[in-house]
Amino acid sequence: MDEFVQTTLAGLVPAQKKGEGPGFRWQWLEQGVIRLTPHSKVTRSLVLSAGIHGNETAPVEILSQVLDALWRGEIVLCWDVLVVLGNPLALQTGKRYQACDLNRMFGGRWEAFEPGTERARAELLEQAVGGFFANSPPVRWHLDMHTAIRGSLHPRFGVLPARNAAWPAAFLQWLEMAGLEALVFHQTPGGTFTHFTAQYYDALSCTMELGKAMPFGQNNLNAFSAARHALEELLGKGPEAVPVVQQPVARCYKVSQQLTRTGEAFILHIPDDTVNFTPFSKGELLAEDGDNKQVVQQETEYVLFPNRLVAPGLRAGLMLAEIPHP
Ligand SMILES: O=C(O)CCC(=O)N[C@@H](CCC(=O)O)C(=O)O
Ligand SMILES: [Zn+2]
Repeated sequence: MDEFVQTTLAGLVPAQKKGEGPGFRWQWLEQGVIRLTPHSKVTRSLVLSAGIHGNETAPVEILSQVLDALWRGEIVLCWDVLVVLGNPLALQTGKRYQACDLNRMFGGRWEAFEPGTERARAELLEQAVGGFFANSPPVRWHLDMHTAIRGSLHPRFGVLPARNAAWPAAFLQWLEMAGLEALVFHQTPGGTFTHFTAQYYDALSCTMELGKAMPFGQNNLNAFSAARHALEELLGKGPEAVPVVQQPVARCYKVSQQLTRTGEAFILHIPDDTVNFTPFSKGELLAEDGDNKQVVQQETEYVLFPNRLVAPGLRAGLMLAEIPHP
């Protein structure tokens, strides 16, 4: 495991806070935040994040492998990169979060939360990203790597924040090259890290769901090799490295409705063993809270991230409608 990830997981501050790698200089900015700037002039900035949820370990291991390859000089970096390990304390304890879900707090939503680990972290990460984008090249990408709690009919997929403009084909093609079999398009803003970078910095952002969440040491990293390979190609060659796909293959969905845990009386009628992208038919009861009932509205809707254990006011699942590839 590379030194930055190791130090972060151990909760240590490195003795050396800046230095030189092969073809780039690096600077440790905060616990879990490091910037890599190529010596040559570049036109692109990338926020590459993992570990926003502390139990999602495979993305941290992938990131570590990519950093190792950079430090060995196997990749000639062509992006200004901010590497972020989102929630170091939660990673140390192997929990999704310590007090509250960090990925619901961005865009200033942290202000409404009680002081605690994640509230402080959301504020710090917003500042770190703001500082980076204020002072880095104008083409902006953000790839935020996660793994899902449940199994999935599409094992690897991307979740893209709401965006007014069309998504550039090169971005979507890179996501497919990274092995994502489905792309889910949010329709309204939210408190995720990718929504934050998209909304405030016009970044091309994606939450990449790369498999099922497992503890450190139990990930079959072969299953993640497409994502790692695509990242290494991207960092060394840029989006131009993506082979042009004549016929995109990813299935595409938009969020049709959100299931929100309204209060203590909220009941989610989706069994705990339901996998992501399971279809439901028009009229089926999904959730209820007293007189307020939520049913499937379209002929078929597909469930994503059902979770009855979220805090009141937060999303307990998304329902999706399939759409043509943009
Ligand atoms: O499997 C689950 O229920 C959650 C996996 C996860 O952490 N997903 C992200 C998606 C963020 C987005 O909507 O872009 C999350 O829930 O924060
Ligand atoms: Zn996650």
